Amino acid sequence: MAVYTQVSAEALGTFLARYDQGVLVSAKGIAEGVQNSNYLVETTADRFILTLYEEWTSTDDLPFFLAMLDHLAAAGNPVPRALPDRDGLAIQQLAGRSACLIEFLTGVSVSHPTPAQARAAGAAMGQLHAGLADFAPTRANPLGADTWRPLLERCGAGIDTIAPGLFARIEAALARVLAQWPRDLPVAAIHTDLFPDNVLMLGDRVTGVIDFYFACTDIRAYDLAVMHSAWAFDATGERYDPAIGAALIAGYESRFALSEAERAALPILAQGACLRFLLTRAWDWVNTPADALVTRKDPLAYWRRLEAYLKDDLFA
Ligand SMILES: Nc1ncnc2c1ncn2[C@@H]1O[C@H](COP(=O)(O)OP(=O)(O)O)[C@@H](O)[C@H]1O
Ligand SMILES: N[C@@H](CCOP(=O)(O)O)C(=O)O
Repeated sequence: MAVYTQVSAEALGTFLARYDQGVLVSAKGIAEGVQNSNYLVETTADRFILTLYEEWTSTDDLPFFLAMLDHLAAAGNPVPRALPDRDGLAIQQLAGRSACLIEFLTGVSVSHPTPAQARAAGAAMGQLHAGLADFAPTRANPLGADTWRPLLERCGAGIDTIAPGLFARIEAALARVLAQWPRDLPVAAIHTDLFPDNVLMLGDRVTGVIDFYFACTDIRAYDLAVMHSAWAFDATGERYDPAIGAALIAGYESRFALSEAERAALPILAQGACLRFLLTRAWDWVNTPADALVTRKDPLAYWRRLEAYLKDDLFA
């Protein structure tokens, strides 16, 4: 579920009156997502997404995210812009939260991508990176490589309730990955969470790239490594599909070239990506009651991916 904040019809009607976007017809909470509250809003003019930003998304970061979306949309990428009201304001206050009225994009996210869909999604990321080459604003990655060890320590021994000995295993993997972490690859504004649920598709065509709320400035090729780890395995992390992995990289390179150094770094970047998602999922696991409304994501699905990347070069 992802409706943490309830909005009354009256408050929503008053909110919409600030825009030239018609009059409220219906509003339904959207179950998908974990971070923010999202509603599908229909007016007499169109369909929109209403997002209310919860505690995980800092209001101070919204100008960065919205500028990135405007920049990408202007470069022809299928990303949703936050709409300005009659006074030109895109960031509003609603039901005690910062809120935006956002363009609705058609399409559905695929659970089991085909190679053709993976190729299109890889190309969509390549196009994002091309579009962001001249994007100047920056935002430090709050979940970058330097934060993983402190996050492991904050999780503490509780992590062993997920699997016996997991803390020590992660600690050893972390030491290996951080010792080899590349420090001289190109950095840029990147998405950092381009999982299948954040790509909308119609058939083999990408119609939307959404959920930029982890976007930040970090190693550009790390974004592709995150995507590879999310797309090329089944949900349990047990089975790697080489056809999907190859299609993602080929699609990406059809729009944006990887340097030799970036290509060579993909295995270690993918191991880092596994640690990042393993650690945030482990944190959520040990800090979210089992009966909470939010579904906890399985941390071990990322431990298994990490083992696969350690065992073989999946980018060869
Ligand atoms: N611009 C959009 N157009 C169409 N659907 C959207 C849009 N933004 C979000 N959604 C829908 O809302 C769901 C949750 O959005 P998301 O941004 O992933 O939430 P969260 O930030 O909470 O993870 C998505 O899975 C998608 O179904
Ligand atoms: N993709 C992350 C969690 C973030 O979820 P999202 O719905 O905001 O993409 C994970 O799978 O751990």
